[in-house]
Amino acid sequence: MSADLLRINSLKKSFYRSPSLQTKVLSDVSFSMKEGEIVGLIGASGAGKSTIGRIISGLETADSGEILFVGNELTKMKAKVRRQLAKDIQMVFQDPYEALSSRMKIHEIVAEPLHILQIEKGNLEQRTQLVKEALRSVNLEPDYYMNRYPHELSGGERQRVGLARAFVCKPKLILADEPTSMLDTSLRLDLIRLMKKMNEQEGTSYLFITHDIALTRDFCDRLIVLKNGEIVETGETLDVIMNPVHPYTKTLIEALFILENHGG
Ligand SMILES: Nc1ncnc2c1ncn2[C@@H]1O[C@H](COP(=O)(O)OP(=O)(O)OP(=O)(O)O)[C@@H](O)[C@H]1O
Repeated sequence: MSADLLRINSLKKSFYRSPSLQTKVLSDVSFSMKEGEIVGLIGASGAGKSTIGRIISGLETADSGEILFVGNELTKMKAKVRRQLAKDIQMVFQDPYEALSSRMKIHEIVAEPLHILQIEKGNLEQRTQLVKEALRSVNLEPDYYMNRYPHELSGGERQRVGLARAFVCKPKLILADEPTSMLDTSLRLDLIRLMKKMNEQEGTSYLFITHDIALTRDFCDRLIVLKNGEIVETGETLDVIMNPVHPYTKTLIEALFILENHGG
């Protein structure tokens, strides 16, 4: 791990619930990630976790603040340059049913980022190779899966397709927004193992957005705890879990241990 991969400075965001009612969702969020680092962004529902992921990925715009990706300020960047960098930031969503187009075959879904980002344009053979490689990296045998449709796959397989789609351009950073929340426990761990494997093999970093702290324990290098749009605590994962400082973090951790002690 070395230079900053991502640096967020004073991110602020409000939404209008109605023309006259504005709600502050992110107050003044700043944090950074190193190359190769896996950071867990945790906090209760509504804390603003997904909004941060959506702003970094460009799906949402911030009211103010800076997003520096390998030193480039994303929000002020010209569309063309931002598109080039977009290859290096991919997103995996919570719901693979919604995220994958039902009318596209698996190979078309996985190849989509290559089309959008014009990678290996005109080189169909190379694109097919990249798609096969991405499918293999998530343990899906290309010959068996390439010509199927999402509805022919299980939930776990579909989420692995979502991951292959994110891996296909070999991004530096994956924003993973609750990617495991619709899977059962053993499939959750499978997905985490696959993500960890890409981290070890390719140096892929993750901003792992979750309220499942148990999953962060073996996966994340560091945790950022968000409450009502503000970072209340940050530190190495085990430090935060074993010695939480902020009362809010203590409550989150206590809830985790209560669940574990009751077999949840
Ligand atoms: N497009 C939007 N318009 C209006 N309000 C929004 C919009 N997107 C998010 N919000 C509000 O912003 C707040 C934070 O939402 P966000 O999805 O970032 O939270 P979260 O921490 O990811 O929660 P969860 O864990 O439930 O996904 C919520 O109160 C939500 O209702």
